[in-house]
Amino acid sequence: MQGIWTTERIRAAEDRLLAVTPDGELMRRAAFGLSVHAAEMLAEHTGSVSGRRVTLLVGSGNNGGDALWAGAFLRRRNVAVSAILLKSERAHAQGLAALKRSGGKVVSVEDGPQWIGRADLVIDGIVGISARGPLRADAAALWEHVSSPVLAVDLPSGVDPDTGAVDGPAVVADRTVTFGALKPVHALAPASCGEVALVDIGLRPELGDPDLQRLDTADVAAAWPVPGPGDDKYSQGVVGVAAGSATYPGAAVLAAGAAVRATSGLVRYAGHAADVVRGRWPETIATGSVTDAGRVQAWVVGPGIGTGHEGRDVLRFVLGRGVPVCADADATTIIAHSPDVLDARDPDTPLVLTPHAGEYERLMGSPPGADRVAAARSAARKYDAVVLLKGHCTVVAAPDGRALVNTPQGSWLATAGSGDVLSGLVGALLAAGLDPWLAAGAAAHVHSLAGSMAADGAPTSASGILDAVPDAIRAIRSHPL
Ligand SMILES: NC(=O)C1=CN([C@@H]2O[C@H](COP(=O)(O)OP(=O)(O)OC[C@H]3O[C@@H](n4cnc5c(N)ncnc54)[C@H](O)[C@@H]3O)[C@@H](O)[C@H]2O)[C@H](O)CC1
Ligand SMILES: [K+]
Repeated sequence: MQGIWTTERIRAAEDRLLAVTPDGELMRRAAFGLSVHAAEMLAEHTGSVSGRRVTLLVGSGNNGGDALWAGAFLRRRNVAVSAILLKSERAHAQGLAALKRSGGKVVSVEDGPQWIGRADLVIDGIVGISARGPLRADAAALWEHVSSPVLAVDLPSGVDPDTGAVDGPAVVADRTVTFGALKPVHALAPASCGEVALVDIGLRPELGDPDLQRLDTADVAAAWPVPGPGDDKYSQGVVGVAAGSATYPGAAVLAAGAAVRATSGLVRYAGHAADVVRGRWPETIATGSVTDAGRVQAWVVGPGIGTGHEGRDVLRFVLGRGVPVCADADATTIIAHSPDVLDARDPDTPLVLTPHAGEYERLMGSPPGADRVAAARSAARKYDAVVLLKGHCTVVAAPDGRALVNTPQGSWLATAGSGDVLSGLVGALLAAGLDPWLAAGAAAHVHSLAGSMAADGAPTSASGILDAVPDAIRAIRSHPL
């Protein structure tokens, strides 16, 4: 797993490291790594490095210092470097001196637009982990002239470093080079960061346990259940799917299908769409009601069951079975409106809730807000459940405080029925015995990869995502560990 630390933790660790490192050494390490990426981008986008033009947008703190020192290093490769100082009187003195010594130019903010216009690469050294809010007016005015590739120093300026929220003018980078450790913005704002590269400046020993995690492919590959010689259809875990209705069988077909495709375990379907599900997935054991569905190791409940009495009875029954439950869609709404259904749940049995923002608001009485990690953690505590908060980036929080972020590949999942597929994947992994927090994270990871594979650059559908699940699992399992 990739550790992610908040800016407060990063700053504390940097202070500890600065205390035992020669003055300026950390910054030069960061800046040298930054200059290597800048040269790589110049070569990538223009075919050469020497003679190319780089413009630095320089803020008043150490983020600007990184950019100035990187400019000095680029000068050694005969790159023409010009620096626009947003607050010339507060620019990082040593960095500015280093740039001038190397032959770099300092240009006025007024002349900035023309130096930006002719740049082969713009380096965003406006603000880093001290950022508060969107770009200020002077920086925003310059940003409007940028049309070249952009390299962000530490993080794209104007994006909240700890939540990834963008609520005003902000840099959109092709690549972000960060130092020491990932910050939440790098997982929560992929569209703003572009490709994220991490430069080691020796910070890791000072950091301690991360505040957040991001599953990497190796984690998902290791977690995903695969049958062994001693397995049979039961040993992989039997998952029950209580979804859909005679009027709306689609959710049942999608959720049951996802469970069928996720693992080799047996899938039992229970509900009024039994004939349709059986017809589409003959390998399932489909019955008309949860009460005669037989034994399972986990339940998926909610998609298309309706929020009336019958839906409530189905949910109450499932919650009372003493096995992990993934409650999605209508089940989330029922829990929000009739929390007494949770009385049926044995407190020790894991519950996974998978709300989108609207369902979250029903559960919690207010929308998730800018800090979606804090929001997911708050719901996890309130319901003593793993909460998978859907969004462009999915956040999964556990009642014990663990939280992970799944950085999606595109926005292809925003299509009807996509959530039904996700809930089937979660249920299958719960039935296989995975830790519920890991099961939700791994399911979100595969769901997101299946979405981008199914889309392959064009809009897709829940059925397309479902069909791509096996290829997504193959891709993850074939990834070099
Ligand atoms: N500590 C080190 O030696 C290392 C630091 N690194 C780099 O340092 C920055 C953090 O630098 P800091 O001096 O704390 O502040 P910033 O440069 O992030 O901010 C400067 C300044 O910007 C103003 N500001 C705040 N919000 C905005 C905004 N939205 N728009 C414009 N300007 C804004 C405010 O006045 C701030 O004080 C860190 O990110 C690294 O790049 C290296 O990591 C290596 C070692
Ligand atoms: K920046």
